[in-house]
Amino acid sequence: MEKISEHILEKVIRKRAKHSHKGNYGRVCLIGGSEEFGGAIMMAAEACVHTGAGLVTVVTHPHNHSPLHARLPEAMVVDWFKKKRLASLLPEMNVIAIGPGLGTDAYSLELLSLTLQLLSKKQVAIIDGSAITLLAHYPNLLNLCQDKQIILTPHQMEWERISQLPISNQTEELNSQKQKELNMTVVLKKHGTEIYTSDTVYQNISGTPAMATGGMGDTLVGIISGFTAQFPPTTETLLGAVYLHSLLGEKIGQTAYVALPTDIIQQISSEMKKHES
Ligand SMILES: NC(=O)C1=CN([C@@H]2O[C@H](COP(=O)(O)OP(=O)(O)OC[C@H]3O[C@@H](n4cnc5c(N)ncnc54)[C@H](OP(=O)(O)O)[C@@H]3O)[C@@H](O)[C@H]2O)[C@@H](O)CC1
Ligand SMILES: Nc1ncnc2c1ncn2[C@@H]1O[C@H](COP(=O)(O)OP(=O)(O)O)[C@@H](O)[C@H]1O
Ligand SMILES: [Mg+2]
Repeated sequence: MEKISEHILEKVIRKRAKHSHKGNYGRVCLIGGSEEFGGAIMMAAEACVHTGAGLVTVVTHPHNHSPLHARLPEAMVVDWFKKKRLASLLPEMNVIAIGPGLGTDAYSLELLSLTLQLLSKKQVAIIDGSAITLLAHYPNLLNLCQDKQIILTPHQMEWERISQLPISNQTEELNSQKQKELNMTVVLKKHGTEIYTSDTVYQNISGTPAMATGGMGDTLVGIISGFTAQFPPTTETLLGAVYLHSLLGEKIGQTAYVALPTDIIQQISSEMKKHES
């Protein structure tokens, strides 16, 4: 297993060109946030905006529109019941993330299915949270994932659900085998998060138990989406996003008992500035 280099951020984060505009930094659509789990998609969206994605659209339950806009006027919001609007919106996107707070009811399943059907080979999708649980329960949906650029971000139980590997059996060898079967990049989240690609397995070197709090993975989705939207969609870019997330958790955890996702979000942009090259 290869450790992520502590110089990864200097490799990935580029100084912005003078004559660039928002269109150069990617269009991201984030889908999630049921009535119950609105906070999850808000944290993902805030993290994505603070990472620097050019245009961010959130597709969520209408219940979440006002709270989201009150916190984050930079994001656009679409009612997740408007499927025609969703179908016209998705093809315009560079990056689509689905799952934070999506829920697992019949309508969440419909949204996931529609999103995977519309996903093109040119776009990158990040599949997280409830969307992973749905994929595990409805494996036919995996047919819609074939030959597409997909990053799966399970915690250990979500990985158990989709890989059928009990947590105690989640060894490097078995995880790699399952990654190859699924043919998706897998970010297995835990202390020392592991990233499985088709040729190499990487391990994150930063992170702290101060990060063990609800919303931390949702925040990671926003950072990965923001990085993938504006930097080349490579493994290095993904490693940079994973590293930045836990580097910030670690920094906050030096003086705070718990590193809150919303505190991490506030630090993203200033930390990125220190590493641009
Ligand atoms: N503010 C919001 O709106 C928030 C909304 N959220 C949204 O909620 C949705 C459901 O996501 P979820 O992760 O909370 O629940 P689920 O998929 O059932 O997994 C939990 C089960 O797995 C087990 N477990 C074992 N190992 C584990 C590990 N390493 N890491 C974590 N769990 C581990 C664990 O074991 P236990 O804790 O019981 O020991 C438990 O039995 C999803 O859409 C998410 O985005 C959350 O982000 C929170 C903030
Ligand atoms: N003990 C720990 N050490 C380092 N990182 C941790 C620890 N516990 C949790 N994390 C990180 O927090 C995030 C948790 O993700 P997840 O369980 O999906 O959270 P949520 O769904 O509540 O947003 C992952 O990025 C994981 O690596
Ligand atoms: Mg999660």
